[in-house]
Amino acid sequence: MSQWQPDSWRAKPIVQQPTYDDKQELSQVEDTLKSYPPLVFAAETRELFRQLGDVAEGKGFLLQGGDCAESFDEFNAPKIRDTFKVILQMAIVLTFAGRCPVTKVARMAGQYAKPRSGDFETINGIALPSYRGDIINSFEFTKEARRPDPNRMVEAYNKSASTLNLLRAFAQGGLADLHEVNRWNMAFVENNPLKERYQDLAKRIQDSLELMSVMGINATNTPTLRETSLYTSHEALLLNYEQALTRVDTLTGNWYNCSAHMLWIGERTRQLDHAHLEFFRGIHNPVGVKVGPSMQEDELIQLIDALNPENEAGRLTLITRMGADNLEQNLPKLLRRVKQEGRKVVWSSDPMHGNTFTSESGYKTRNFDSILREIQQFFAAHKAEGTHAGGIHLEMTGQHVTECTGGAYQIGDADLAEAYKTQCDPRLNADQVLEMAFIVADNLRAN
Ligand SMILES: O=C[C@H](O)[C@H](O)COP(=O)(O)O
Ligand SMILES: C=C(OP(=O)(O)O)C(=O)O
Repeated sequence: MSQWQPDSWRAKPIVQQPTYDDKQELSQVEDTLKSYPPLVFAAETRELFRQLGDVAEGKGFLLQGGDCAESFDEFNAPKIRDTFKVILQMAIVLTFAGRCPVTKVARMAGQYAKPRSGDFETINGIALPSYRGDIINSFEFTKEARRPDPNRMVEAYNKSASTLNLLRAFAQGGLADLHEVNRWNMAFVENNPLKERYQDLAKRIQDSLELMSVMGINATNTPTLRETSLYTSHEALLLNYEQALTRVDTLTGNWYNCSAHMLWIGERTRQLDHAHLEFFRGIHNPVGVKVGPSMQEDELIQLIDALNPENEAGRLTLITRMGADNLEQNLPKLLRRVKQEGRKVVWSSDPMHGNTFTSESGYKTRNFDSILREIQQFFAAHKAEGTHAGGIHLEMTGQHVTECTGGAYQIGDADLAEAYKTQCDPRLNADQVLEMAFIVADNLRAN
C-alpha cells in the first residue's frame, strides 16, 4: 500500500464533491484554514477512543445525534442549547433507566456538508445544482446561491468554533450539573404525554442525589455530578476542509483530524478504492462508517481491515442504516461474520436514513413507527447473534419541529407543514426523542 499523507486522497477517485470555479481561490482558503488553530485537542479524541473501546467490549452505549445539516442562518445560542439539552436528556434516561454508561457524541460544530442523491434539483421546470450543505453552497434556490463558494469553509470553521465554545461552556459551566439537569428537564417535558414516566425517573434521580449528598458525595467534591463530556462529530465529506484541519499531534507524533473528535464516512462515499477511505485510513481519530442494505460480508471485512488494520477496540463504529423492512434480512449475516472473524467494532443503529419517504403532501419525511421498528429489530438481531447493540445515531433537534410523522403527539401528513424547518432530512423533535429514549432504555435493560 502506498504511503499515506494528508493529501494522498487527491490521487484517488472521489464522488459527492463540489466543483469550484476558481481553483486559486480554493487553494487560498485551504492555506488560510491550515494556518488556523485546531478545533479539538488530540488528547480529548483519545479519551473518546478509549470510551468507544469499552462500548465495543459491551461495557457502554454510544449516543450520537444532532442536526441533519447545521445551518448558517439558524446559528444561534437557543438552538445550540436546546440540542445540547435534548442529547443530555436522552443520555440521562439511557443511563438511569437503561443502567448503562453513555458516551455522548453530537452531530454538531461541523455537520455542514451533505451528500445528495442527485446533482440537480428541479423546481417549476428550473434545474439548479443541488444544495450540498452550508459549507458548500446556499439553500436558497437561485443560480448564484447554489454556486459552490470556497469561502464558506472559513465561515463553517468559525461557526464550528463558536458552537464548540458554547457546548464546552454548557458541559462544564453548570448547565450539565445533574441537580440542574433534573430541574430543567422537568420544565422541558411539561406538556409531553410521557411526563409522568419522566417525573417518576426524575424523582428517582433526585432520591439518589439526596442519598449521595448525605454520604458526602456532592457536586463540589465530585466533578461527574457537576459536569459532563460531550464530543463532536460530523460526516467528513468535504475533504479539502478536513485535510486543512488535519495536524500532527505533538505528544504522539500521529496525525489527527482536528475538525471534530469523531468523523464518519457516509453510505455514498465508502468505496474501498476511493478518496474517503484513503483519507480516513491515516487519521488516528475514532471513525465511523455507514453500512446500508447493499453491504456484503466480504466487502465489510475488507472495509474494517482498511480502516482498522490493528483491530483496536474503539477505532471503528459501524453505523447500520438498513431500513426497517430490510434489517432482518441484511444485518444478522454481517453480525455473524464480523464476530466469527474476531473484528472489534462498535455496532450502532442509524434508524433514520433507511426509512425516508415522500409524504402525500410532498414533504420528505420518516415515520416514527418505522424508526422504532428498526431500533427494536437492531436490538433483537444483536441478542440473537450474541453481539452488543452498542449505540444509536439520530437526526434530531431540541426545537419543536414537525418533520417526522407519528409519535405520542400523532403528527400526521397534514401537520408536517406546521413547522417543517430542515434544510435536508427530517429530524425527530424533542418529544419524539424522549419517547424513543425510554424505548431504547427498555431494550438496553433487557439485553
Ligand atoms: O442525509 C443524508 C443525505 O444527505 C440525504 O438523505 C440525501 O437526500 P436526497 O436524497 O434528497 O438527496
Ligand atoms: C448522509 C447521511 O447518512 P447516509 O450516509 O447514511 O445516507 C447522514 O447521516 O447525514
